Amino acid sequence: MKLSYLLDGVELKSLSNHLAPDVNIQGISDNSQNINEGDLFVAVEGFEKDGHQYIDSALKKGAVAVIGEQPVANLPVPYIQVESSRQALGIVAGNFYGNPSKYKTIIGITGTNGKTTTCYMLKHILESNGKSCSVIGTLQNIVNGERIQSSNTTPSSLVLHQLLSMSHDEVVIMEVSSHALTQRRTEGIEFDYCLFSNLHPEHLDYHSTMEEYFSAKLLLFNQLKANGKAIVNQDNPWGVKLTKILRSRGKIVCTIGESEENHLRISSLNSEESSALVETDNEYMTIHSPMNGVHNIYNTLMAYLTAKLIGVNQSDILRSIGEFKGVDGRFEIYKLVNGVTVIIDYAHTPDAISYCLTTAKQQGAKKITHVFGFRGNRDASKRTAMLSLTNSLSDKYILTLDDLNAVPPDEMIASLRNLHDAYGSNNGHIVPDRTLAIKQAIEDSQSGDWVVITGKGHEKYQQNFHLPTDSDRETVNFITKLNEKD
Ligand SMILES: CC(=O)N[C@H]1[C@@H](OP(=O)(O)OP(=O)(O)OC[C@H]2O[C@@H](n3ccc(=O)[nH]c3=O)[C@H](O)[C@@H]2O)O[C@H](CO)[C@@H](O)[C@@H]1O[C@H](C)C(=O)N[C@@H](C)C(=O)N[C@H](CCC(=O)O)C(=O)O
Ligand SMILES: Nc1ncnc2c1ncn2[C@@H]1O[C@H](COP(=O)(O)OP(=O)(O)OP(=O)(O)O)[C@@H](O)[C@H]1O
Repeated sequence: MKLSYLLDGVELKSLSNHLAPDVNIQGISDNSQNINEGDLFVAVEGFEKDGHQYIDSALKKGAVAVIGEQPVANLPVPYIQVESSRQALGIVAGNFYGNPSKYKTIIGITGTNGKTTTCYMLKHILESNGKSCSVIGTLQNIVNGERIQSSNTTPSSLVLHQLLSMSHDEVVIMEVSSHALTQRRTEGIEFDYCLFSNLHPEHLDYHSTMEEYFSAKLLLFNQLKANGKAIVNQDNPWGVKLTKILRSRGKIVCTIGESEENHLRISSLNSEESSALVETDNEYMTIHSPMNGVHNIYNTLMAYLTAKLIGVNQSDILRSIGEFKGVDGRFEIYKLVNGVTVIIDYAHTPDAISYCLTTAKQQGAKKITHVFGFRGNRDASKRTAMLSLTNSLSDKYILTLDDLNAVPPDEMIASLRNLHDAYGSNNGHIVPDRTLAIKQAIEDSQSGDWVVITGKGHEKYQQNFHLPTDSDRETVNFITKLNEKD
């Protein structure tokens, strides 16, 4: 493909004398290590490394053109200086793969919590009604029915455009993180529907304020197709703000929420039954969430409204929602033979923890033991709120290790101790080994009690613990079998 063709739409700052617009490009990479003969190298200034330092290495591997932000002289190949390498990468990748998003139904889901759950509910509804779906998100990517491991919630623009071009599915649903939006990983992608679930304090180590975090989320909605629709949960002040901004920009916005003006108006919520009485098109109906909890009712309503707008009829949506089997690591329920209920959930923000513990109470838990920890090297500002919430919503808590992310174990245990001393209570204690913490919580519980384990959800452990298990699910199964033998 000609370089001049790939550059269509890129904001150029300068072109080196060597620019031969006819140079043929075989492939594109922003990683010098992946460059092959005939490729275009895009030098990105990253958080860890500066891609401009690897231009020589890319040339040695056969790069025939380079895009970058810094002034670079005397390269033996065309050098294209641009305002933003990350933006240019998205545009050239889109051009290289034929801008596949133009020809598909593309759905982007953003928000602090609920992206994965809503994504899988919607996939299920659409597939049950004859529409094939690709999924790009935290758990994995699924394209043409094939599972591909994902390392980011939203992959780089290069990978995104490649996945979209590989997909023969009618619809692509992708989770879009705020990191991806500020890093322009979705550059060159046009969306038919953009969903906003909610916004709560999270990632404030990356975005320094909530306003900044919100502005990052807002970027997604600039990428709606001309007739594209925003679907916004308004039972959240940031959702109300988003709707106002989008409408002032002339966008089509469909909303859910409790107040009159919403398209899908929540008339009442039944938390014990995880259902909502809603009004839409002057008609009342009850929608049951297939997963427990008020938070999952909201996820269900977002999926419902999106499927409706896509054209699936109401009774088919309701039938398929009823058949949904749940999402790995999201309010996953284990009923043990001794009458104890264990929940594994990916909650790692205060609001998510609050929803989980409240749901356990509403579902009839006699006593709740909450097992959780904090991720190393991640937003520490939410830790006190997480601890205060467990203090008020659980009967007992056990602080334990979550992913250390290179923080020494002793340092994390000392942090747990400090937090426990400052904000904890007599109802809590620390068991650093996660598997032993879970074992203790289960063995100290009796019929009717619930053990709620949060933080890791579907994920594998990063470090080895005392029991020979690799995830919370394996640990629960291991302990259950152990206890059955006794
Ligand atoms: C901090 C951060 O977000 N980093 C992301 C960013 O990496 P980066 O561009 O800063 O990479 P870098 O290592 O500094 O390298 C800079 C450039 O030099 C190049 N290079 C480097 C070495 C070399 O030998 N040759 C070479 O060319 C690299 O290929 C790169 O182009 O761009 C990469 C490509 O898009 C991302 O994979 C990477 O995500 C890292 C792995 C990450 O963990 N990010 C997390 C924070 C994240 O994005 N999380 C969100 C979900 C958050 C949530 O909701 O929980 C997500 O979407 O996953
Ligand atoms: N709508 C919601 N509102 C608040 N909390 C929610 C909601 N949906 C799910 N949660 C909580 O957040 C956790 C993560 O849910 P989910 O994976 O669906 O969200 P996500 O946005 O994809 O999260 P992440 O970006 O961390 O992967 C759940 O395990 C649950 O505790």
